[in-house]
Amino acid sequence: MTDIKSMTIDELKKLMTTLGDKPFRAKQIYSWLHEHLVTSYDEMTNLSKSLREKLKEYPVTALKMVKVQTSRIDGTQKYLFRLSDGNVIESVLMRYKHGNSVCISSQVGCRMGCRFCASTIGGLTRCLLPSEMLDQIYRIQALTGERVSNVVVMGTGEPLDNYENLLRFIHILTEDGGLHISQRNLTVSTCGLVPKIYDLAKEKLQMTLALSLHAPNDVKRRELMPIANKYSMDEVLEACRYYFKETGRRITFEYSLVAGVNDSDEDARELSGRIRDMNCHVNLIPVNPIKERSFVRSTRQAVENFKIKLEKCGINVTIRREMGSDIDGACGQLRKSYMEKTESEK
Ligand SMILES: C[S@@+](CC[C@H](N)C(=O)[O-])C[C@H]1O[C@@H](n2cnc3c(N)ncnc32)[C@H](O)[C@@H]1O
Ligand code: SF4
Repeated sequence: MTDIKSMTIDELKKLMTTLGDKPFRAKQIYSWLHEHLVTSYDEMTNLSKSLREKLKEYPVTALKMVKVQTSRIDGTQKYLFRLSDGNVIESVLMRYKHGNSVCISSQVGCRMGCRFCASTIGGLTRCLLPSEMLDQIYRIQALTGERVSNVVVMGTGEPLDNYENLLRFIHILTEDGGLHISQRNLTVSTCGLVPKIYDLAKEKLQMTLALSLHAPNDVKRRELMPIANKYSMDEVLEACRYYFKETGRRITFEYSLVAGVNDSDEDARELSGRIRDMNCHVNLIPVNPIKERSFVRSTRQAVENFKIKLEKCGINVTIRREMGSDIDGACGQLRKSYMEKTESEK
């Protein structure tokens, strides 16, 4: 690992030894990068000039902001950032009464192919480094001057398809010496890569796992999410039960409602039957239509009905409050519309 912002303190200590400097410098560098959020060695004023010179061989990841859109309705901000290789990614800042929440991307694109998702239309370009995940939060905090207290890994990409980098990201984000965000204030959303859910459970982290379910049975799930051809719903739900057993953390099920596809009374009844024994919470999200697909969002009435049906079976349900509905709606759309525009200008 030569990416300095992705290094743990222990790795930085080893690097100091390699560079012929004192291991205690590691803590200073770590604090500059992850607490003070500086983007260059010149700002690390308590390091000697010669050490700063040596360190310049290890470039500091610093995303460049390309564009920001601000919602006039609720102050939500969508950021477009450029990575050092020219790729662009999207992150969102949501301002709630209880604090600021940032939704980050974990990959450039996604290879999972969910039918309603704008993030997957161009396929997967590459995984993000831990530093590139962290820097989305760091730059937003630095640009706004406002503290970020919650992080959700729900932007472009499948985080469990970038598993090692995700774990490193979580450790640096939540450990002492950096932003030190509580694991309880972190949510990671997955389309359901079963073996990785078992691996994650064994880490016994205190974060929330959100599972994108979106259907009450395998037939309907396969229509929406190709990953359902690989893992059955029974397998996914069993992995979620295991996650709860190992961590004590209640699972959140994400359920995007598509009119006439997965929003009927029968769908609600079938879903209830499968998850009523679980310690879980269901988040209902009316699907955000994207122009490449013909999916239509469920009516407000259908969403309410679905909620009531689940509640009657004793299931905890919320309807996700829509944030920033006046700015490029669905996840991945800002990035896509930006890329289409730059392509057409070439
Ligand atoms: C973009 S994904 C990223 C995290 C992970 N790959 C996953 O699928 O859970 C985050 C959530 O957004 C949902 N989503 C994607 N496109 C959507 C759309 N057009 N409308 C509503 N929800 C959508 C996904 O199903 C998932 O629950
Ligand atoms: S919903 Fe998640 S897993 Fe599915 S294509 Fe979009 S980003 Fe990938």
